[in-house]
Amino acid sequence: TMPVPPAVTFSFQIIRKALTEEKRVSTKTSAVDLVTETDHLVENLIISELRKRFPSHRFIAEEATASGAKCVLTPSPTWIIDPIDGTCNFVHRFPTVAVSIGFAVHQELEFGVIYHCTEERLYTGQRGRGAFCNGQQLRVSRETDLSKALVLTEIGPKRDPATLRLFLSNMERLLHAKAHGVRVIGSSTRCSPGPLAPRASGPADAYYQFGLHCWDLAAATVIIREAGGIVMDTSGGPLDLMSCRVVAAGTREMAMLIAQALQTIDYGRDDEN
Ligand SMILES: O=P(O)(O)O[C@H]1[C@H](O)[C@@H](O)[C@H](O)[C@H](O)[C@@H]1O
Ligand SMILES: [Mg+2]
Ligand SMILES: [Mg+2]
Repeated sequence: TMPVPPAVTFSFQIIRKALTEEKRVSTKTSAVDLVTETDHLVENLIISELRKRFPSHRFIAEEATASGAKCVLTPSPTWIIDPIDGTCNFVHRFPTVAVSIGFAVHQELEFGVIYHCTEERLYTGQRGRGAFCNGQQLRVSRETDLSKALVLTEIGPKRDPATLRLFLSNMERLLHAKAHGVRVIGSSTRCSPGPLAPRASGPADAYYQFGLHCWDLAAATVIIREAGGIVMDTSGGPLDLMSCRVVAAGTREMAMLIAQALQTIDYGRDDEN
């Protein structure tokens, strides 16, 4: 398994402690897109530690992007960081909060680390070397039948009537196809590697979302693929890390069934803001 730098494990402790304390909350792209001091603190800590070790590497990080940094993936070695995934959960002390760090070279994802703070689960995946949770090898669900699937999704930050209608009608389509259930648990990275890996935590068979970002996707994508799963665009084509949309599943059949059921919700692109 991959080594996790001390500053990163220190971040996990900071988040677990901050969970129980009073938080100062502000908003970003919408009234439901939340950020706290801990998001900034943890992001700065992780970046400064990694920058010390790898001075030539580049960084894409959620809160730096929110403060105006460019979000473009170049061929240079790049760390893609979500300091707290599930900030809304964090604010409400709902037990699903994660740190997500992905690493890409030549625009290809090389490895990913996700730590589920509340469950104390460390997920790692490295291209060609498998995916692990607390040292145990991960394997995704092999389910191909949507009518036997538990599906996860997230709402995304837009709440205008047209977006909400599309979101609800996508959910309705999956329920109409008799998916066993559709769950919204408040963290993109919690949705993907954990539940798709039945030996690690409560199993789900698939995940889809419009309105997430490259830092929600980077680490999870490596981990899911290395656990044998599929991560693709909602059109059924190849994943585009900057496209703000995704379908992930244990099998290609399942991912295609979901992609075919979905109507697109346009969230623009991470690299066009
Ligand atoms: O802003 P943070 O890092 O918390 O991440 C959120 C995702 O960005 C959303 O797409 C998603 O809908 C979830 O709200 C997820 O937690
Ligand atoms: Mg975040
Ligand atoms: Mg996130």
